[in-house]
Amino acid sequence: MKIVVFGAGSIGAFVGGCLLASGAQVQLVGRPSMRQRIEQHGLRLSDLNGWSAEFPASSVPYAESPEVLTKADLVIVAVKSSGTKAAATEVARHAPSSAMVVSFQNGIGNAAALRDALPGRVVLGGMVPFNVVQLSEGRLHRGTAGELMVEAHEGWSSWLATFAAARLPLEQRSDFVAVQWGKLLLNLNNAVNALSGVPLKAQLSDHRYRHVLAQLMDEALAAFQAAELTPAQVSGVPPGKLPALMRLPDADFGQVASTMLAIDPQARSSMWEDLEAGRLTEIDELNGAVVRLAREHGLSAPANEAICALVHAAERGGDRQMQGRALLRAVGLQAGT
Ligand SMILES: NC(=O)C1=CN([C@@H]2O[C@H](COP(=O)(O)OP(=O)(O)OC[C@H]3O[C@@H](n4cnc5c(N)ncnc54)[C@H](OP(=O)(O)O)[C@@H]3O)[C@@H](O)[C@H]2O)C=CC1
Ligand SMILES: CC(C)(CO)C(=O)C(=O)O
Repeated sequence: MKIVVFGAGSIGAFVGGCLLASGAQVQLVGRPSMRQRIEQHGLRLSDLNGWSAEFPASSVPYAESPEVLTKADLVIVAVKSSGTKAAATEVARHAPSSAMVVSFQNGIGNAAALRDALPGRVVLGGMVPFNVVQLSEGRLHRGTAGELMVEAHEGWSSWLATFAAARLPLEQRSDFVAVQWGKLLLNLNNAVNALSGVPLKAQLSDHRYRHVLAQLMDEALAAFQAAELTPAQVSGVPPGKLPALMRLPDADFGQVASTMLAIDPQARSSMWEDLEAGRLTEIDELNGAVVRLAREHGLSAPANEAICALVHAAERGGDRQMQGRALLRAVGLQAGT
Protein backbone atom coordinates (compact mmCIF):
# COMPACT_ATOMS: atom_id res chain seq x y z
CA MET A 1 0.00 0.00 0.00
CA LYS A 2 1.76 3.10 -1.21
CA ILE A 3 1.37 6.68 -0.04
CA VAL A 4 2.35 9.43 -2.47
CA VAL A 5 2.85 12.84 -0.88
CA PHE A 6 2.22 15.51 -3.51
CA GLY A 7 3.98 18.69 -2.38
CA ALA A 8 7.05 17.79 -0.33
CA GLY A 9 7.44 21.02 1.63
CA SER A 10 7.19 21.63 5.39
CA ILE A 11 4.08 19.52 5.99
CA GLY A 12 4.44 17.06 3.10
CA ALA A 13 8.07 16.15 3.74
CA PHE A 14 7.52 16.01 7.52
CA VAL A 15 4.40 13.82 7.36
CA GLY A 16 5.95 11.71 4.59
CA GLY A 17 9.17 11.43 6.60
CA CYS A 18 7.31 10.28 9.73
CA LEU A 19 5.53 7.63 7.65
CA LEU A 20 8.85 6.60 6.13
CA ALA A 21 10.42 6.34 9.58
CA SER A 22 7.71 3.89 10.63
CA GLY A 23 8.36 1.65 7.64
CA ALA A 24 5.43 2.74 5.46
CA GLN A 25 5.82 2.75 1.67
CA VAL A 26 6.09 6.41 0.79
CA GLN A 27 6.92 8.42 -2.29
CA LEU A 28 7.56 12.17 -2.03
CA VAL A 29 6.87 14.45 -5.00
CA GLY A 30 8.34 17.92 -4.87
CA ARG A 31 10.44 20.61 -6.43
CA PRO A 32 14.16 20.68 -7.25
CA SER A 33 14.77 22.97 -4.22
CA MET A 34 13.72 20.25 -1.75
CA ARG A 35 15.63 17.59 -3.71
CA GLN A 36 18.75 19.75 -3.37
CA ARG A 37 18.19 20.14 0.38
CA ILE A 38 17.80 16.38 0.74
CA GLU A 39 20.86 15.69 -1.42
CA GLN A 40 22.89 18.05 0.74
CA HIS A 41 21.68 17.11 4.21
CA GLY A 42 19.51 14.00 3.90
CA LEU A 43 15.96 14.16 5.25
CA ARG A 44 16.15 15.29 8.87
CA LEU A 45 13.10 15.46 11.13
CA SER A 46 12.69 16.55 14.72
CA ASP A 47 9.98 17.66 17.13
CA LEU A 48 9.55 19.78 20.24
CA ASN A 49 9.61 16.68 22.48
CA GLY A 50 13.11 15.72 21.39
CA TRP A 51 12.16 13.02 18.87
CA SER A 52 14.26 12.93 15.72
CA ALA A 53 14.85 10.81 12.63
CA GLU A 54 17.34 11.05 9.82
CA PHE A 55 17.56 9.48 6.37
CA PRO A 56 20.50 9.66 4.01
CA ALA A 57 19.54 11.14 0.64
CA SER A 58 19.99 7.75 -1.06
CA SER A 59 17.16 6.24 1.03
CA VAL A 60 14.63 9.03 0.43
CA PRO A 61 12.12 8.17 -2.29
CA TYR A 62 11.95 11.61 -3.90
CA ALA A 63 10.68 12.46 -7.36
CA GLU A 64 10.01 15.64 -9.30
CA SER A 65 7.86 13.93 -11.88
CA PRO A 66 4.16 13.50 -11.02
CA GLU A 67 4.21 10.21 -12.94
CA VAL A 68 5.03 8.40 -9.69
CA LEU A 69 1.38 9.02 -8.76
CA THR A 70 0.58 5.92 -10.85
CA LYS A 71 1.72 3.83 -7.85
CA ALA A 72 -0.51 5.59 -5.30
CA ASP A 73 -3.08 3.92 -3.09
CA LEU A 74 -3.33 7.11 -1.01
CA VAL A 75 -2.40 10.60 -2.22
CA ILE A 76 -1.64 13.27 0.38
CA VAL A 77 -1.94 16.73 -1.18
CA ALA A 78 0.28 19.15 0.76
CA VAL A 79 0.86 22.01 -1.66
CA LYS A 80 -0.10 25.57 -0.74
CA SER A 81 -3.59 26.66 -1.85
CA SER A 82 -2.23 28.28 -5.02
CA GLY A 83 -0.98 24.86 -6.14
CA THR A 84 -4.21 22.92 -5.57
CA LYS A 85 -5.52 23.21 -9.12
CA ALA A 86 -2.27 21.96 -10.64
CA ALA A 87 -2.11 19.15 -8.06
CA ALA A 88 -5.63 18.05 -9.05
CA THR A 89 -4.61 18.03 -12.72
CA GLU A 90 -1.65 15.73 -12.00
CA VAL A 91 -3.69 13.43 -9.76
CA ALA A 92 -6.38 13.16 -12.44
CA ARG A 93 -3.77 12.45 -15.09
CA HIS A 94 -1.63 9.89 -13.24
CA ALA A 95 -3.17 8.44 -10.07
CA PRO A 96 -5.33 5.30 -10.28
CA SER A 97 -9.01 6.14 -9.85
CA SER A 98 -9.07 3.77 -6.85
CA ALA A 99 -6.52 5.90 -4.95
CA MET A 100 -7.96 7.87 -2.04
CA VAL A 101 -6.97 11.55 -1.95
CA VAL A 102 -6.63 13.65 1.21
CA SER A 103 -5.93 17.37 1.39
CA PHE A 104 -3.63 18.23 4.32
CA GLN A 105 -4.02 21.96 3.64
CA ASN A 106 -5.33 25.01 5.46
CA GLY A 107 -8.26 27.08 4.27
CA ILE A 108 -11.79 25.99 3.65
CA GLY A 109 -11.74 25.55 -0.13
CA ASN A 110 -8.92 23.14 -0.98
CA ALA A 111 -10.58 19.76 -0.36
CA ALA A 112 -13.69 20.99 -2.20
CA ALA A 113 -11.59 22.24 -5.13
CA LEU A 114 -9.84 18.86 -5.36
CA ARG A 115 -13.18 17.05 -5.15
CA ASP A 116 -14.67 19.19 -7.92
CA ALA A 117 -11.66 18.56 -10.14
CA LEU A 118 -11.60 14.81 -9.44
CA PRO A 119 -15.15 13.57 -9.97
CA GLY A 120 -15.79 9.92 -9.13
CA ARG A 121 -12.83 9.70 -6.75
CA VAL A 122 -12.74 9.60 -2.97
CA VAL A 123 -11.38 13.02 -1.97
CA LEU A 124 -11.33 13.85 1.74
CA GLY A 125 -10.45 16.83 3.86
CA GLY A 126 -7.61 16.70 6.36
CA MET A 127 -6.52 19.13 9.05
CA VAL A 128 -2.98 19.57 10.31
CA PRO A 129 -3.05 21.21 13.74
CA PHE A 130 0.70 21.32 14.26
CA ASN A 131 3.39 23.57 12.93
CA VAL A 132 6.41 22.47 10.91
CA VAL A 133 9.20 24.87 10.14
CA GLN A 134 12.20 24.33 7.87
CA LEU A 135 15.35 25.00 9.88
CA SER A 136 18.97 25.19 8.82
CA GLU A 137 20.76 22.12 7.44
CA GLY A 138 17.57 20.76 5.96
CA ARG A 139 15.88 19.98 9.27
CA LEU A 140 12.06 19.87 9.32
CA HIS A 141 11.00 20.66 12.84
CA ARG A 142 7.56 20.12 14.33
CA GLY A 143 7.14 22.94 16.83
CA THR A 144 3.68 22.37 18.31
CA ALA A 145 1.44 19.53 19.46
CA GLY A 146 -1.93 18.28 18.17
CA GLU A 147 -3.28 15.38 16.16
CA LEU A 148 -4.32 15.11 12.54
CA MET A 149 -8.05 15.18 11.81
CA VAL A 150 -9.57 13.73 8.64
CA GLU A 151 -13.02 13.67 7.13
CA ALA A 152 -14.62 10.41 8.24
CA HIS A 153 -14.72 7.68 5.57
CA GLU A 154 -14.68 3.89 5.57
CA GLY A 155 -11.56 3.98 3.36
CA TRP A 156 -9.49 5.10 6.36
CA SER A 157 -9.76 1.63 7.93
CA SER A 158 -6.84 0.52 5.70
CA TRP A 159 -4.67 3.41 6.86
CA LEU A 160 -5.36 4.07 10.55
CA ALA A 161 -2.68 1.65 11.80
CA THR A 162 -0.10 3.03 9.35
CA PHE A 163 -0.56 6.61 10.54
CA ALA A 164 -0.70 5.57 14.21
CA ALA A 165 2.60 3.70 13.78
CA ALA A 166 4.08 6.89 12.34
CA ARG A 167 3.10 8.80 15.51
CA LEU A 168 0.46 10.61 13.48
CA PRO A 169 -2.83 9.15 14.74
CA LEU A 170 -5.83 10.20 12.67
CA GLU A 171 -9.03 11.43 14.29
CA GLN A 172 -11.95 10.84 11.94
CA ARG A 173 -14.52 13.63 12.04
CA SER A 174 -18.01 13.53 10.63
CA ASP A 175 -18.26 17.33 11.17
CA PHE A 176 -15.28 18.09 8.98
CA VAL A 177 -16.61 21.37 7.57
CA ALA A 178 -16.91 22.66 11.13
CA VAL A 179 -13.34 21.47 11.75
CA GLN A 180 -12.17 23.55 8.77
CA TRP A 181 -13.87 26.69 10.09
CA GLY A 182 -12.46 26.01 13.56
CA LYS A 183 -8.96 25.74 12.09
CA LEU A 184 -9.50 28.88 10.01
CA LEU A 185 -10.11 30.80 13.23
CA LEU A 186 -6.66 29.74 14.51
CA ASN A 187 -5.07 30.42 11.13
CA LEU A 188 -6.04 34.09 11.42
CA ASN A 189 -2.87 34.28 13.47
CA ASN A 190 -0.73 33.17 10.51
CA ALA A 191 -0.76 36.71 9.12
CA VAL A 192 -0.18 38.38 12.50
CA ASN A 193 2.80 36.11 12.98
CA ALA A 194 4.11 36.70 9.47
CA LEU A 195 3.82 40.49 9.83
CA SER A 196 5.33 40.56 13.32
CA GLY A 197 8.56 38.96 12.12
CA VAL A 198 8.99 37.16 15.45
CA PRO A 199 8.49 33.47 16.27
CA LEU A 200 5.02 32.25 17.31
CA LYS A 201 5.83 31.87 21.00
CA ALA A 202 7.21 35.41 21.33
CA GLN A 203 4.36 36.83 19.26
CA LEU A 204 1.61 35.08 21.24
CA SER A 205 3.26 36.13 24.50
CA ASP A 206 2.75 39.80 23.58
CA HIS A 207 -0.72 41.17 24.42
CA ARG A 208 -0.60 43.69 21.56
CA TYR A 209 -0.35 41.00 18.89
CA ARG A 210 -2.97 38.97 20.76
CA HIS A 211 -5.36 41.94 20.78
CA VAL A 212 -5.00 42.21 17.01
CA LEU A 213 -5.74 38.48 16.73
CA ALA A 214 -8.76 38.83 19.05
CA GLN A 215 -10.16 41.52 16.76
CA LEU A 216 -9.70 39.29 13.70
CA MET A 217 -11.39 36.42 15.56
CA ASP A 218 -14.31 38.61 16.67
CA GLU A 219 -15.02 39.52 13.06
CA ALA A 220 -14.77 35.88 12.00
CA LEU A 221 -17.09 34.68 14.77
CA ALA A 222 -19.66 37.35 13.85
CA ALA A 223 -19.51 36.23 10.21
CA PHE A 224 -19.82 32.56 11.23
CA GLN A 225 -22.88 33.39 13.29
CA ALA A 226 -24.49 35.32 10.46
CA ALA A 227 -23.80 32.38 8.13
CA GLU A 228 -25.10 29.89 10.71
CA LEU A 229 -21.72 28.12 10.74
CA THR A 230 -20.62 26.52 13.98
CA PRO A 231 -16.83 26.14 14.09
CA ALA A 232 -15.56 23.00 15.80
CA GLN A 233 -13.17 23.18 18.73
CA VAL A 234 -9.79 22.15 17.33
CA SER A 235 -7.56 23.49 20.11
CA GLY A 236 -7.80 23.32 23.89
CA VAL A 237 -10.20 26.29 23.94
CA PRO A 238 -13.80 26.53 22.63
CA PRO A 239 -13.85 28.83 19.56
CA GLY A 240 -16.19 31.39 21.14
CA LYS A 241 -13.86 31.86 24.11
CA LEU A 242 -10.71 32.47 22.07
CA PRO A 243 -11.00 36.28 21.72
CA ALA A 244 -11.48 36.83 25.46
CA LEU A 245 -8.54 34.56 26.17
CA MET A 246 -6.40 36.54 23.72
CA ARG A 247 -7.31 39.79 25.47
CA LEU A 248 -6.01 38.67 28.87
CA PRO A 249 -3.01 40.55 30.23
CA ASP A 250 0.29 38.79 29.53
CA ALA A 251 0.76 37.32 33.01
CA ASP A 252 -2.78 35.89 33.11
CA PHE A 253 -2.53 34.60 29.56
CA GLY A 254 0.75 32.86 30.41
CA GLN A 255 -0.99 31.01 33.24
CA VAL A 256 -4.35 30.22 31.63
CA ALA A 257 -3.00 29.35 28.19
CA SER A 258 0.14 27.47 29.16
CA THR A 259 -0.68 24.60 26.75
CA MET A 260 -1.22 27.11 23.94
CA LEU A 261 2.22 28.52 24.66
CA ALA A 262 3.84 25.08 24.63
CA ILE A 263 5.44 26.05 21.35
CA ASP A 264 8.99 25.53 20.30
CA PRO A 265 10.69 28.97 20.41
CA GLN A 266 11.73 28.55 16.75
CA ALA A 267 8.25 27.83 15.34
CA ARG A 268 6.71 30.33 12.92
CA SER A 269 3.57 30.30 10.81
CA SER A 270 3.56 28.83 7.31
CA MET A 271 2.72 32.33 6.05
CA TRP A 272 5.96 33.63 7.55
CA GLU A 273 7.77 30.90 5.59
CA ASP A 274 6.06 32.08 2.40
CA LEU A 275 7.08 35.70 2.91
CA GLU A 276 10.58 34.66 3.89
CA ALA A 277 10.89 32.64 0.68
CA GLY A 278 9.44 35.48 -1.43
CA ARG A 279 6.33 33.46 -2.34
CA LEU A 280 2.73 34.58 -2.53
CA THR A 281 0.82 33.65 0.64
CA GLU A 282 -2.52 32.00 1.44
CA ILE A 283 -3.91 35.28 2.87
CA ASP A 284 -6.87 35.30 0.46
CA GLU A 285 -7.85 31.79 1.57
CA LEU A 286 -7.58 32.66 5.28
CA ASN A 287 -8.38 36.25 6.38
CA GLY A 288 -9.76 36.85 2.88
CA ALA A 289 -12.30 34.07 3.43
CA VAL A 290 -13.54 35.91 6.54
CA VAL A 291 -13.89 39.17 4.58
CA ARG A 292 -15.90 37.39 1.86
CA LEU A 293 -18.12 35.52 4.31
CA ALA A 294 -18.83 38.74 6.23
CA ARG A 295 -19.75 40.57 3.01
CA GLU A 296 -22.02 37.75 1.85
CA HIS A 297 -24.00 38.24 5.05
CA GLY A 298 -24.20 42.01 5.05
CA LEU A 299 -21.36 42.52 7.51
CA SER A 300 -17.90 43.95 7.19
CA ALA A 301 -14.58 42.68 8.54
CA PRO A 302 -12.34 45.78 8.47
CA ALA A 303 -9.53 44.37 10.63
CA ASN A 304 -9.25 41.29 8.41
CA GLU A 305 -9.36 43.55 5.34
CA ALA A 306 -6.53 45.66 6.75
CA ILE A 307 -4.47 42.56 7.50
CA CYS A 308 -5.04 41.25 3.96
CA ALA A 309 -3.77 44.55 2.56
CA LEU A 310 -0.68 44.47 4.80
CA VAL A 311 0.17 40.90 3.79
CA HIS A 312 -0.30 41.72 0.11
CA ALA A 313 2.01 44.71 0.63
CA ALA A 314 4.53 42.42 2.38
CA GLU A 315 4.37 40.04 -0.61
CA ARG A 316 5.54 42.99 -2.69
CA GLY A 317 8.39 43.76 -0.27
CA GLY A 318 6.53 45.79 2.37
CA ASP A 319 7.11 45.78 6.12
CA ARG A 320 7.18 42.41 7.87
CA GLN A 321 8.80 43.44 11.12
CA MET A 322 5.75 45.27 12.47
CA GLN A 323 5.70 46.13 16.15
CA GLY A 324 2.54 45.22 18.07
CA ARG A 325 1.58 48.88 18.39
CA ALA A 326 1.81 49.48 14.66
CA LEU A 327 -0.35 46.44 13.94
CA LEU A 328 -2.92 47.56 16.51
CA ARG A 329 -3.17 50.92 14.78
CA ALA A 330 -3.40 49.24 11.38
CA VAL A 331 -6.50 47.30 12.44
CA GLY A 332 -8.07 50.41 13.99
CA LEU A 333 -7.31 49.72 17.65
CA GLN A 334 -5.79 52.09 20.18
CA ALA A 335 -2.04 51.68 20.39
CA GLY A 336 -2.34 51.74 24.19
CA THR A 337 -4.59 48.62 24.26
N1 LIG B 1 3.81 24.69 7.56
C1 LIG B 1 2.96 24.49 8.56
O1 LIG B 1 3.37 24.51 9.72
C2 LIG B 1 1.53 24.19 8.31
C3 LIG B 1 0.99 24.26 7.05
N2 LIG B 1 -0.31 23.91 6.86
C4 LIG B 1 -0.90 23.95 5.52
O2 LIG B 1 -0.36 22.87 4.77
C5 LIG B 1 -0.30 23.21 3.39
C6 LIG B 1 1.14 23.03 2.92
O3 LIG B 1 1.92 23.98 3.62
P1 LIG B 1 3.50 23.92 3.73
O4 LIG B 1 3.95 22.53 3.86
O5 LIG B 1 3.88 24.91 4.76
O6 LIG B 1 3.88 24.45 2.28
P2 LIG B 1 5.29 24.45 1.55
O7 LIG B 1 5.28 25.58 0.61
O8 LIG B 1 6.39 24.33 2.56
O9 LIG B 1 5.27 23.07 0.76
C7 LIG B 1 4.58 22.83 -0.44
C8 LIG B 1 5.62 22.30 -1.41
O10 LIG B 1 4.95 21.76 -2.55
C9 LIG B 1 5.67 22.19 -3.70
N3 LIG B 1 4.79 22.11 -4.86
C10 LIG B 1 3.78 22.95 -5.21
N4 LIG B 1 3.22 22.54 -6.36
C11 LIG B 1 3.90 21.44 -6.75
C12 LIG B 1 3.81 20.59 -7.88
N5 LIG B 1 2.89 20.79 -8.84
N6 LIG B 1 4.68 19.57 -7.99
C13 LIG B 1 5.61 19.35 -7.04
N7 LIG B 1 5.75 20.12 -5.93
C14 LIG B 1 4.91 21.16 -5.80
C15 LIG B 1 6.07 23.61 -3.36
O11 LIG B 1 7.09 24.08 -4.23
P3 LIG B 1 6.99 25.62 -4.75
O12 LIG B 1 6.89 26.49 -3.55
O13 LIG B 1 8.28 25.76 -5.50
O14 LIG B 1 5.78 25.69 -5.61
C16 LIG B 1 6.55 23.41 -1.92
O15 LIG B 1 7.88 22.96 -1.88
C17 LIG B 1 -0.79 24.67 3.29
O16 LIG B 1 -2.14 24.72 2.96
C18 LIG B 1 -0.58 25.20 4.71
O17 LIG B 1 -1.44 26.25 5.05
C19 LIG B 1 -1.11 23.46 7.87
C20 LIG B 1 -0.61 23.40 9.14
C21 LIG B 1 0.72 23.80 9.47
C1 LIG C 1 0.00 25.34 12.88
C2 LIG C 1 -0.48 26.69 12.43
C3 LIG C 1 -1.80 26.99 13.09
C4 LIG C 1 0.37 27.77 12.97
O1 LIG C 1 1.66 27.61 12.76
C5 LIG C 1 -0.64 26.67 10.95
O2 LIG C 1 -1.59 26.10 10.50
C6 LIG C 1 0.29 27.29 9.98
O3 LIG C 1 1.39 27.70 10.30
O4 LIG C 1 -0.13 27.34 8.80
